[in-house]
Amino acid sequence: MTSIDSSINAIDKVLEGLNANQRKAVTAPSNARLQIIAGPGTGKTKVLTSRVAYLLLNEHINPQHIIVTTFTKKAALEMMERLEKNLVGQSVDLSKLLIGTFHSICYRIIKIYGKKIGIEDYHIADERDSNQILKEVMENLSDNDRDLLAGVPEDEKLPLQNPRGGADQKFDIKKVKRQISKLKSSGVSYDNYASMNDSNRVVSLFYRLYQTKLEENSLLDFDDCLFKCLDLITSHPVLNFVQHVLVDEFQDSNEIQLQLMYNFARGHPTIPKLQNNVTIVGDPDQSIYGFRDAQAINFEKMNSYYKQKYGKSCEIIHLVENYRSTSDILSLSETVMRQQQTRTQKSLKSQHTTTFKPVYKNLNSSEEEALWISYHIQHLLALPDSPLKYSDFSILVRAAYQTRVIENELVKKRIPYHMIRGRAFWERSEVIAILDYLRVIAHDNDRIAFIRSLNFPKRGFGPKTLESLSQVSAKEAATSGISIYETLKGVLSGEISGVKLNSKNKSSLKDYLGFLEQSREMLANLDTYLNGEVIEYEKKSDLLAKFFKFVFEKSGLAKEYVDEDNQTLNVMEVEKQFREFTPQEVDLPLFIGGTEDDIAETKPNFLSSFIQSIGLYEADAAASETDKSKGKVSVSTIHGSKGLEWNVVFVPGLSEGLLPAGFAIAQGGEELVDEERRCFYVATTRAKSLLYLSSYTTSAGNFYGRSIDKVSRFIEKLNNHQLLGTVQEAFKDWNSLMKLYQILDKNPIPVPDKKQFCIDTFNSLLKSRIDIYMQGIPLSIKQGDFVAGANINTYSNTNMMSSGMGFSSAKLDMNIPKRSVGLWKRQVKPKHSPNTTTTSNNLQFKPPMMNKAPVCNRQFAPPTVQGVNMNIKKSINNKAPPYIPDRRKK
Ligand SMILES: Nc1ncnc2c1ncn2[C@@H]1O[C@H](COP(=O)(O)OP(=O)(O)OP(=O)(O)O)[C@@H](O)[C@H]1O
Repeated sequence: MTSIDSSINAIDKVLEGLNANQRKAVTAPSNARLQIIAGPGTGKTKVLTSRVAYLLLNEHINPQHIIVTTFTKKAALEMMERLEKNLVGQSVDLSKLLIGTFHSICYRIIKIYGKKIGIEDYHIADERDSNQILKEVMENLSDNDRDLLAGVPEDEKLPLQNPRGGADQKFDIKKVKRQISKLKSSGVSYDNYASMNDSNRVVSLFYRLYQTKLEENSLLDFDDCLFKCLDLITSHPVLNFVQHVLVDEFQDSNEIQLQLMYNFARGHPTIPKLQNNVTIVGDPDQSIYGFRDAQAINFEKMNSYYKQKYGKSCEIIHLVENYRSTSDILSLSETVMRQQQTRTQKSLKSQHTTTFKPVYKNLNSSEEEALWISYHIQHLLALPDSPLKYSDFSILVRAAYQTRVIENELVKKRIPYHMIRGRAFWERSEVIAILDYLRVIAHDNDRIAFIRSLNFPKRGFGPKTLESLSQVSAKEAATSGISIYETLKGVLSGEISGVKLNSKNKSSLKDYLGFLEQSREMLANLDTYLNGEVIEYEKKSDLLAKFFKFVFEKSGLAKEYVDEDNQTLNVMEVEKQFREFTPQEVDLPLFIGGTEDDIAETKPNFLSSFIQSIGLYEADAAASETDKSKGKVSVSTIHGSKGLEWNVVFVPGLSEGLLPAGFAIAQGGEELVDEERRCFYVATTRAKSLLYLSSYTTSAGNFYGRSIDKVSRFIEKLNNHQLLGTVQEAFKDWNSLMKLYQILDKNPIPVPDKKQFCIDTFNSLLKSRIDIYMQGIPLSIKQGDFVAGANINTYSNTNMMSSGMGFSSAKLDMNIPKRSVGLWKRQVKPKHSPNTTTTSNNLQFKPPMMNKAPVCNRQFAPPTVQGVNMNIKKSINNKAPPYIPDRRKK
C-alpha cells in the first residue's frame, strides 16, 4: 500500500460513522472560520478530534502549526488518545501538536518567547500564593497609600470590605482578588484601569501593588499566563507559523481567551489563505462559567469581528442528533431550558428508541435524600446479570458541601465512590506542604514556598524571625538580584545582616539548607539519568519514588503526618502523580523571520516541569480522573461533570437555595438564575439511560440561616408537563426490564432467568421496603431477594422479617478504614420522625415493627487502593481510597 492509499484509508476511518452535519463540519476547508454549535451528546468531542485528524491528513498541515485549546488537561489527554488511535500507521508526530488548556499553551509560549517582553524564568503563583501576596500588600501599605485610601469615599470602599474583618483586615482579599482577576480576564492592565473614569480607587491601588509584588517575585498568577501571553503575541509575531486554531467549549471562553484566539490565528505574514483559520465548538446552553467571566456572547462577537475586520463571515453548522440520552431525558432537559427566555430554540433528537421517564421525589432532609439515592443504587445493582456496575452511576450536586451527607451514606452502605475532584485536592494543607518542598528544591527564588516550608514542620522560627527573613530576602532580591536561597545561606554565614538568629534557629537553618542541598544533588543525578537514556517505566518510577520518599521523610513531613492517615494518603497521591508524570514537549517552532536567539535556551528540569504542570492544573476548572473512578460511583459537582456521561445520574438538591443557588436568588435578576438553569441542564444531559431527580424541603434544614423550604422553580415549572415519574418505569414488567438492558447496550443482551428473578417481586419490594430503609436501617439488597415465588406481600415490615429479607444492623462490626469510621460516626440521623407521613409521591413512613435483633449482613467490600512505594504505616498501605476529603482539617 502506498502512503497515499494509507492516508486515504485513514481519512475514511476518521469519517466513518459521522452523520451528515458532523461530516460537513469535519471536512470544511482549512481556510475557514467555522462555528460548530451543538447540544449535549451530539458528538462535539468526536467532531473536533476528527477535524484535527482531517486537517493533518487531508490538508497536510504540520501538527506544529495547529493549536487546539481544551477546557481541561484531561480533555486534551483524551483527545490525544483518540487522535493516536485515528492516526495509527501515519507519519504524523502528534507530540508536536500544540494542545492543552489556554493556560498551559500560553505558559508554554511565555517560556519560549517571554524574554521579548522581559519575562524570563517566571513561575506560576497558585491561588494560595496570590492570596498571600495580596495579604502582604494590604498589611504593608506605605503612608502615601494609606492616605490615598483614607481619601476614598465609603461607598467606593464598602463593596470591597469584609463585614466580619477586624481593623487590619478591612478589605476582603477574595473580593479584591476577584476584581483584579476580572480586569485581567478582560485584558485591562492596572495602568489602563487607573486611567478609566469609573475606576474604583481601592481596586486600582491594590491591583498596582499586587502586580508589582508578583513581578518582584518573578511570578505569574493564573490570569497573568493569559494576560502576558496576549501582550507578547500582539506585540511580536511569534506565532505566525500557526495555520489553524481549534477551540473546544467555546461557550466558556472569556474576553481575554477570545482575544487570544484571534491572535493565535493571525497566521502567516503574507499568505492570506493561511490567516485567520479557526474552528470553534460549543453549546451556549452549557455556559456555566459566568462567575469566571465566561461569556456566551463570544459566538456573536466572533462573527462580527471577522466580518468587520476581514470581511469574512463565519460558517455555522448545528449538530442536533443526540447520541447520548434517551428521549425522555432529552425532553425534560429541553423543557427546562425553554424556561430561559433569551434562549435560541433548538431541538435535539435522541437516537435511542427506548426511553424511561426520569424519576423525581421530594424528601424531608438531605439525609433522607441520601438514603433515597443509595436505596435506588442498591436496587439497580441487584438486577440479574448485573447490567449496571458502580462506575455506571454518578451523583451530581450544585455545591461541593452537598457531598458530605451523600458521602456519609455511601460509606455506610459500602458503596465505593470516587470524588471527581477539582482544585480542592491541590489546595489541601498537606498537599501544599509537600509541594512547597518540591518547589524550594526546584527553584532558588520561590520566596513564598521558602518562607512557608522553613517552619513547617516546626523548626523553632518565630513569626518575627520569619517576617524579617522574608523582608531581607525581598530587599536582597531588589537591590542585588540574589535569590532567597542565597540570602538564607548568607544570613547563616553572617554575610547578610538584618536578621537575628538564636543558636536553635542557626542549627535549624543549617539542617534545612543541608537537606535542600542533598535533595538538589539527588535531583541533578536524576535529571542526568532521565535525560541521558531511554529508561524503562518501572525503573523511572522507582527512581522518582526514591527521590520523593527522601523529600517526604527528610523534610520531616512523614513524621508530622505519622498519625494522620488522610494526610499521608493525599501525599501518597501526589507521589503517584509524580512517578507517573511525563513532561510535555516544550519546544515551539521558530516563527517566520525569527532567529535562534529569539528562543529561550533553558529547558526546565523534571521537577520544575512537574511543579508547573500542577500549577496549571490548578487553573483547570475541574479535572476528573475517570481512570480512578473505575469500579466506583462518581460523586461530583455539576461543574466537574462537564463533558462526562454515565448510564445512571442522580441530581439531588433541587430545592430553592440549592439549585438555583441561594446567592443567585438573593442577587435577583434573571441572568444568574439562567446560569443556574444551565447548570441543571448540564447535569441532566450527563445521563444516558436513567435519571433520578430529588429535592428536599425542610424548615429545620437551615443553611447559613436560610431555610430550604421550597422545591426548585425548575421542577415546579415542570409540573404541568408529564415529564417526571414517581416510580421507575423500567421495572414495571419483564418487557420494560428487557428494554432497559437494551439501552444499557448489553451486547448480547443477557436473558435473565425468570425463575431466579421475579420482576414483580422486585418492583413490589422496591416500593414497599423503602419505608424501612428511609429510617436509616440498612437493608441488604441482593438479587437473591427477588426469586420467583417469594412472598411479595411485604408492605408490612413483619412480613419482610419473616420472609428472610436480611436487615443489616446499624451496629455492624465493620472492618472498614479508620477514615470511613470517622464519616460513619458523623452520620446524622434523618431529622424527620419515622412516623411522619409525607404527602409527596405517596410514600408513607411507618414505624419499624422489628422485634428481633437485626442480622449482620456485609455485602459490599470497602474500597481499596494499591499501596505505593513509600515507607509509611503498613495499616494504611493497601486500604482505603486515595482521596477522601477531610473537612475537619483544611
Ligand atoms: N455519529 C455518531 N454515531 C454514534 N455515536 C456517536 C456519534 N457521534 C457521537 N457519538 C457518541 O455520542 C456520545 C456523546 O458524544 P460526545 O461526548 O462527543 O458529545 P458532546 O457533544 O461532546 O457532549 P457534551 O457537550 O454533553 O459534553 C459519545 O458516546 C459518542 O461516542
